[in-house]
Amino acid sequence: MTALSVQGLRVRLGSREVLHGLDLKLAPARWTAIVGPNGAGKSTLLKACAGLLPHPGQVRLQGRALGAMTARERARAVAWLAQGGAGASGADDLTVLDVALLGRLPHQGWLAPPGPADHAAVERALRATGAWAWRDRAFGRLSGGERQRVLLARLLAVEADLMLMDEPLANLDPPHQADWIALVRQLVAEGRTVVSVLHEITVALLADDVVVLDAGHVRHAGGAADPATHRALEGVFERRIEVRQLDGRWVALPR
Ligand SMILES: Nc1ncnc2c1ncn2[C@@H]1O[C@H](COP(=O)(O)OP(=O)(O)OP(=O)(O)O)[C@@H](O)[C@H]1O
Repeated sequence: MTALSVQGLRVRLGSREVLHGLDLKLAPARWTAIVGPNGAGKSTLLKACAGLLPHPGQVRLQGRALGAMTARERARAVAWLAQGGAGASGADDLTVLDVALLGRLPHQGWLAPPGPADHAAVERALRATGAWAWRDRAFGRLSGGERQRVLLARLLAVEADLMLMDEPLANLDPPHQADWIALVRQLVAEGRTVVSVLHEITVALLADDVVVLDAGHVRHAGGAADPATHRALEGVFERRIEVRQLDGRWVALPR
Protein backbone atom coordinates (compact mmCIF):
# COMPACT_ATOMS: atom_id res chain seq x y z
CA MET A 1 0.00 0.00 0.00
CA THR A 2 1.31 3.48 -0.82
CA ALA A 3 0.49 6.40 1.46
CA LEU A 4 0.55 8.84 -1.43
CA SER A 5 0.82 8.26 -5.14
CA VAL A 6 0.99 10.87 -7.83
CA GLN A 7 0.68 10.03 -11.51
CA GLY A 8 1.01 12.32 -14.48
CA LEU A 9 0.65 15.43 -12.33
CA ARG A 10 0.58 18.52 -14.54
CA VAL A 11 -0.22 21.85 -12.96
CA ARG A 12 -0.67 25.16 -14.74
CA LEU A 13 -0.48 28.43 -12.82
CA GLY A 14 -1.60 31.39 -14.88
CA SER A 15 -0.35 30.77 -18.40
CA ARG A 16 2.61 28.57 -17.34
CA GLU A 17 2.82 24.84 -16.76
CA VAL A 18 4.91 24.51 -13.58
CA LEU A 19 4.70 20.74 -12.99
CA HIS A 20 5.29 18.67 -16.12
CA GLY A 21 3.76 15.25 -15.53
CA LEU A 22 5.15 14.15 -12.16
CA ASP A 23 5.05 10.55 -10.94
CA LEU A 24 5.76 9.76 -7.31
CA LYS A 25 5.03 6.94 -4.86
CA LEU A 26 5.53 7.36 -1.13
CA ALA A 27 5.47 4.42 1.28
CA PRO A 28 3.56 4.85 4.55
CA ALA A 29 5.22 5.63 7.88
CA ARG A 30 8.21 7.35 6.31
CA TRP A 31 9.56 10.88 6.27
CA THR A 32 10.20 12.24 2.79
CA ALA A 33 11.99 15.53 2.22
CA ILE A 34 11.28 17.44 -0.99
CA VAL A 35 14.17 19.64 -2.04
CA GLY A 36 15.16 21.68 -5.04
CA PRO A 37 16.00 25.20 -6.19
CA ASN A 38 13.67 28.18 -5.83
CA GLY A 39 10.80 27.95 -8.28
CA ALA A 40 11.25 24.17 -8.83
CA GLY A 41 7.58 23.52 -8.03
CA LYS A 42 7.89 22.13 -4.49
CA SER A 43 5.04 24.17 -2.95
CA THR A 44 2.89 23.53 -6.01
CA LEU A 45 3.42 19.77 -5.62
CA LEU A 46 2.46 19.92 -1.94
CA LYS A 47 -0.66 21.98 -2.67
CA ALA A 48 -1.76 19.56 -5.39
CA CYS A 49 -1.28 16.65 -2.96
CA ALA A 50 -3.46 18.47 -0.42
CA GLY A 51 -6.21 18.83 -3.04
CA LEU A 52 -5.82 22.60 -3.21
CA LEU A 53 -5.08 22.92 -6.94
CA PRO A 54 -7.03 21.67 -9.93
CA HIS A 55 -5.09 19.37 -12.27
CA PRO A 56 -5.76 16.57 -14.73
CA GLY A 57 -3.39 14.04 -13.04
CA GLN A 58 -4.05 11.39 -10.41
CA VAL A 59 -3.34 11.86 -6.71
CA ARG A 60 -4.22 8.89 -4.51
CA LEU A 61 -4.16 8.68 -0.72
CA GLN A 62 -3.84 5.10 0.52
CA GLY A 63 -5.12 3.99 -2.88
CA ARG A 64 -8.17 6.33 -2.92
CA ALA A 65 -8.40 9.04 -5.54
CA LEU A 66 -8.21 12.44 -3.85
CA GLY A 67 -10.78 13.81 -6.30
CA ALA A 68 -13.32 11.18 -5.21
CA MET A 69 -13.18 12.25 -1.56
CA THR A 70 -15.45 14.85 -0.01
CA ALA A 71 -13.73 18.02 1.19
CA ARG A 72 -14.25 16.84 4.77
CA GLU A 73 -12.74 13.40 4.17
CA ARG A 74 -9.77 15.02 2.49
CA ALA A 75 -9.31 17.51 5.32
CA ARG A 76 -9.18 14.64 7.83
CA ALA A 77 -6.82 12.54 5.75
CA VAL A 78 -4.26 15.24 4.86
CA ALA A 79 -2.94 17.98 7.11
CA TRP A 80 -1.11 20.84 5.43
CA LEU A 81 1.22 23.53 6.75
CA ALA A 82 1.43 26.41 4.30
CA GLN A 83 4.68 28.14 3.41
CA GLY A 84 4.99 31.47 5.19
CA GLY A 85 1.84 30.92 7.25
CA ALA A 86 3.48 32.47 10.31
CA GLY A 87 3.52 35.79 8.48
CA ALA A 88 -0.19 35.69 7.59
CA SER A 89 -2.27 38.21 9.46
CA GLY A 90 -5.82 36.81 9.18
CA ALA A 91 -5.62 35.05 12.55
CA ASP A 92 -3.88 37.81 14.54
CA ASP A 93 -6.79 38.47 16.89
CA LEU A 94 -7.44 34.80 17.62
CA THR A 95 -5.91 33.19 20.69
CA VAL A 96 -3.30 30.50 20.21
CA LEU A 97 -5.85 27.94 21.45
CA ASP A 98 -8.39 29.05 18.84
CA VAL A 99 -5.81 28.87 16.04
CA ALA A 100 -4.88 25.31 17.05
CA LEU A 101 -8.58 24.41 17.33
CA LEU A 102 -8.96 25.25 13.61
CA GLY A 103 -7.15 21.95 13.03
CA ARG A 104 -10.16 20.18 14.52
CA LEU A 105 -12.75 21.67 12.13
CA PRO A 106 -12.75 18.56 9.86
CA HIS A 107 -13.73 16.47 12.90
CA GLN A 108 -16.51 18.69 14.23
CA GLY A 109 -20.18 18.64 13.27
CA TRP A 110 -21.63 21.56 11.29
CA LEU A 111 -21.60 24.59 13.65
CA ALA A 112 -21.03 22.26 16.60
CA PRO A 113 -18.65 23.54 19.28
CA PRO A 114 -15.43 21.59 19.86
CA GLY A 115 -15.93 18.59 22.15
CA PRO A 116 -13.66 16.94 24.76
CA ALA A 117 -11.83 14.90 22.07
CA ASP A 118 -11.07 18.12 20.16
CA HIS A 119 -9.77 19.87 23.28
CA ALA A 120 -7.63 16.84 24.19
CA ALA A 121 -6.13 16.68 20.68
CA VAL A 122 -5.34 20.41 20.72
CA GLU A 123 -3.73 20.21 24.16
CA ARG A 124 -1.55 17.29 23.01
CA ALA A 125 -0.58 19.21 19.88
CA LEU A 126 0.24 22.48 21.66
CA ARG A 127 2.28 20.61 24.27
CA ALA A 128 4.15 18.76 21.52
CA THR A 129 5.36 22.03 19.98
CA GLY A 130 5.95 23.76 23.33
CA ALA A 131 3.13 26.26 22.74
CA TRP A 132 0.68 25.20 25.47
CA ALA A 133 1.86 27.92 27.88
CA TRP A 134 0.79 30.62 25.37
CA ARG A 135 -2.67 29.21 24.73
CA ASP A 136 -4.48 32.38 25.88
CA ARG A 137 -2.21 34.83 24.06
CA ALA A 138 -3.16 36.56 20.82
CA PHE A 139 -1.58 34.79 17.84
CA GLY A 140 -0.62 38.15 16.32
CA ARG A 141 1.48 39.10 19.36
CA LEU A 142 3.82 36.13 19.06
CA SER A 143 7.22 36.11 17.35
CA GLY A 144 7.59 34.49 13.91
CA GLY A 145 9.08 31.30 15.36
CA GLU A 146 6.42 31.11 18.08
CA ARG A 147 3.67 31.50 15.46
CA GLN A 148 5.26 28.74 13.37
CA ARG A 149 5.08 26.41 16.39
CA VAL A 150 1.38 27.22 16.85
CA LEU A 151 0.74 26.47 13.17
CA LEU A 152 2.60 23.19 13.56
CA ALA A 153 0.32 22.41 16.50
CA ARG A 154 -2.71 23.19 14.32
CA LEU A 155 -1.41 20.68 11.77
CA LEU A 156 -0.79 18.05 14.47
CA ALA A 157 -4.27 18.58 15.90
CA VAL A 158 -5.79 17.28 12.65
CA GLU A 159 -4.27 13.88 13.54
CA ALA A 160 -4.15 13.03 9.82
CA ASP A 161 -2.27 10.02 8.48
CA LEU A 162 -0.53 12.22 5.91
CA MET A 163 1.16 15.44 7.03
CA LEU A 164 2.44 17.86 4.38
CA MET A 165 4.69 20.63 5.65
CA ASP A 166 5.99 23.44 3.45
CA GLU A 167 9.18 24.90 4.96
CA PRO A 168 8.30 23.88 8.53
CA LEU A 169 11.63 25.13 9.90
CA ALA A 170 11.02 28.73 8.80
CA ASN A 171 11.75 31.05 11.74
CA LEU A 172 12.64 28.19 14.11
CA ASP A 173 15.86 28.55 16.11
CA PRO A 174 18.29 25.58 16.22
CA PRO A 175 16.88 23.96 19.41
CA HIS A 176 13.35 24.11 17.97
CA GLN A 177 14.58 22.75 14.64
CA ALA A 178 15.99 19.80 16.61
CA ASP A 179 12.63 19.45 18.41
CA TRP A 180 10.86 19.40 15.03
CA ILE A 181 13.13 16.59 13.79
CA ALA A 182 12.40 14.58 16.96
CA LEU A 183 8.67 15.24 16.51
CA VAL A 184 8.72 14.02 12.91
CA ARG A 185 10.53 10.85 13.96
CA GLN A 186 7.90 10.26 16.62
CA LEU A 187 5.06 10.80 14.10
CA VAL A 188 6.67 8.32 11.72
CA ALA A 189 7.11 5.80 14.57
CA GLU A 190 3.35 6.16 15.20
CA GLY A 191 2.76 5.20 11.56
CA ARG A 192 2.17 8.65 10.05
CA THR A 193 3.61 9.73 6.73
CA VAL A 194 5.41 13.08 6.73
CA VAL A 195 6.35 15.02 3.60
CA SER A 196 8.32 18.22 4.16
CA VAL A 197 9.63 20.79 1.72
CA LEU A 198 13.01 21.85 3.09
CA HIS A 199 15.71 24.30 2.08
CA GLU A 200 17.92 23.02 4.92
CA ILE A 201 19.62 20.22 2.96
CA THR A 202 21.45 18.86 6.00
CA VAL A 203 18.08 18.38 7.72
CA ALA A 204 16.62 16.86 4.53
CA LEU A 205 19.46 14.31 4.64
CA LEU A 206 18.10 13.12 8.02
CA ALA A 207 14.82 12.08 6.34
CA ASP A 208 14.18 8.51 5.18
CA ASP A 209 13.76 9.51 1.54
CA VAL A 210 14.57 12.56 -0.55
CA VAL A 211 12.75 13.75 -3.67
CA VAL A 212 14.83 16.14 -5.77
CA LEU A 213 12.68 18.46 -7.82
CA ASP A 214 13.91 20.83 -10.51
CA ALA A 215 12.05 22.93 -13.08
CA GLY A 216 8.79 21.01 -12.57
CA HIS A 217 10.35 17.53 -12.92
CA VAL A 218 11.36 14.88 -10.38
CA ARG A 219 15.10 14.57 -11.04
CA HIS A 220 15.62 11.85 -8.47
CA ALA A 221 13.81 10.04 -5.65
CA GLY A 222 15.78 7.80 -3.32
CA GLY A 223 17.08 7.08 0.17
CA ALA A 224 18.71 9.95 2.03
CA ALA A 225 21.91 7.91 2.48
CA ASP A 226 22.04 6.82 -1.17
CA PRO A 227 25.07 8.22 -3.05
CA ALA A 228 22.84 8.72 -6.14
CA THR A 229 20.66 11.05 -4.04
CA HIS A 230 23.72 13.02 -3.01
CA ARG A 231 24.91 13.38 -6.60
CA ALA A 232 21.40 14.50 -7.67
CA LEU A 233 21.37 17.13 -4.92
CA GLU A 234 24.78 18.45 -5.90
CA GLY A 235 23.64 18.54 -9.52
CA VAL A 236 20.43 20.55 -9.07
CA PHE A 237 22.26 23.06 -6.91
CA GLU A 238 24.86 23.53 -9.66
CA ARG A 239 27.61 21.90 -7.56
CA ARG A 240 27.41 24.83 -5.13
CA ILE A 241 26.93 22.29 -2.35
CA GLU A 242 28.89 19.18 -1.47
CA VAL A 243 27.36 16.26 0.46
CA ARG A 244 29.86 14.82 2.92
CA GLN A 245 29.82 12.45 5.85
CA LEU A 246 30.70 14.00 9.19
CA ASP A 247 30.71 11.91 12.37
CA GLY A 248 28.46 9.35 10.71
CA ARG A 249 25.91 11.92 9.44
CA TRP A 250 25.42 13.32 5.97
CA VAL A 251 25.78 17.08 5.72
CA ALA A 252 25.58 19.54 2.84
CA LEU A 253 28.39 22.07 2.80
CA PRO A 254 28.42 25.18 0.60
CA ARG A 255 31.27 25.44 -1.89
N1 LIG B 1 0.08 32.22 -9.25
C1 LIG B 1 1.08 31.93 -10.08
N2 LIG B 1 1.00 32.22 -11.39
C2 LIG B 1 2.01 31.91 -12.25
N3 LIG B 1 3.13 31.29 -11.88
C3 LIG B 1 3.27 30.96 -10.56
C4 LIG B 1 2.26 31.27 -9.61
N4 LIG B 1 2.67 30.82 -8.40
C5 LIG B 1 3.89 30.27 -8.59
N5 LIG B 1 4.24 30.37 -9.89
C6 LIG B 1 5.49 29.86 -10.50
O1 LIG B 1 5.47 28.45 -10.42
C7 LIG B 1 6.79 27.94 -10.21
C8 LIG B 1 6.79 26.99 -9.04
O2 LIG B 1 6.50 27.71 -7.86
P1 LIG B 1 6.58 27.01 -6.42
O3 LIG B 1 6.13 28.02 -5.41
O4 LIG B 1 5.88 25.71 -6.46
O5 LIG B 1 8.16 26.75 -6.29
P2 LIG B 1 9.01 26.27 -5.04
O6 LIG B 1 9.88 25.16 -5.53
O7 LIG B 1 8.15 25.98 -3.89
O8 LIG B 1 9.92 27.55 -4.80
P3 LIG B 1 10.58 28.21 -3.47
O9 LIG B 1 11.74 27.34 -3.09
O10 LIG B 1 11.07 29.54 -4.00
O11 LIG B 1 9.53 28.33 -2.42
C9 LIG B 1 7.69 29.17 -10.04
O12 LIG B 1 8.39 29.39 -11.23
C10 LIG B 1 6.73 30.30 -9.75
O13 LIG B 1 7.23 31.52 -10.27
